[in-house]
Amino acid sequence: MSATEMTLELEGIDVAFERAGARVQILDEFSLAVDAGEFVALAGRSGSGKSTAVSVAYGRRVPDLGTVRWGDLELDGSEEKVIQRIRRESIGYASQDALVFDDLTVRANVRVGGGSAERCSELLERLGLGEFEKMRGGKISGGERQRVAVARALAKDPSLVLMDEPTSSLDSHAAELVIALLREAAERGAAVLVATHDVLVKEVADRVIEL
Ligand SMILES: Nc1ncnc2c1ncn2[C@@H]1O[C@H](COP(=O)(O)OP(=O)(O)OP(=O)(O)O)[C@@H](O)[C@H]1O
Repeated sequence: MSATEMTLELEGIDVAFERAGARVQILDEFSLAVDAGEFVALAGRSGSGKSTAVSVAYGRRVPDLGTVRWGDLELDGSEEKVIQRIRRESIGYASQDALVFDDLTVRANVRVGGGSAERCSELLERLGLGEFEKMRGGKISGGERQRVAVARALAKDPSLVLMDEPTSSLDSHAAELVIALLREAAERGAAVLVATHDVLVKEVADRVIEL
């Protein structure tokens, strides 16, 4: 199985949290498969569990029950080193908080995700960040930070793309730039899963799953 033919599968996922002394079931036997080449949007009201599902897919949150598979590999938390290698090599992840290192330049912030210098330059240009590349991460705006996090996630051309609200701080023009890159990632064979409220993302996705 080549990296570009792998499917992401979440099967029978349960996640519950404590709230005000009570246990609240956020994901209840949730299942989802994203094939290579497919762009899936995960939608649903605020608090419905979209971020939680993306974190589970990334192996960052271990579910109470259920399995996460990426190709033949089960991301069950028991082989942390293997999971870390898979993440480094083949998963492009951007969390909702758009992590940016304040002391690194915009360019260095993208390079830490891997990928070639050329691809980094291309992504910076395409996301409208070319003029910011030498600026420190601490000096850029919220929308620019979000695009930096997207560029970092995509720079190594990952075979699995996981993003949580990648357009939430962007105007429609900047959102379209991000969406075009997500679409392209799917077209070159990546499995793409994006948690979103954005109607523009939902319109372009191959499938929308409501939580
Ligand atoms: N670590 C945690 N401890 C307790 N409750 C949590 C934790 N993480 C998430 N929750 C709760 O689980 C629910 C789902 O959260 P999640 O962030 O997955 O929702 P979401 O659909 O992504 O929401 P939004 O659209 O507002 O980002 C929320 O009610 C949230 O408060």
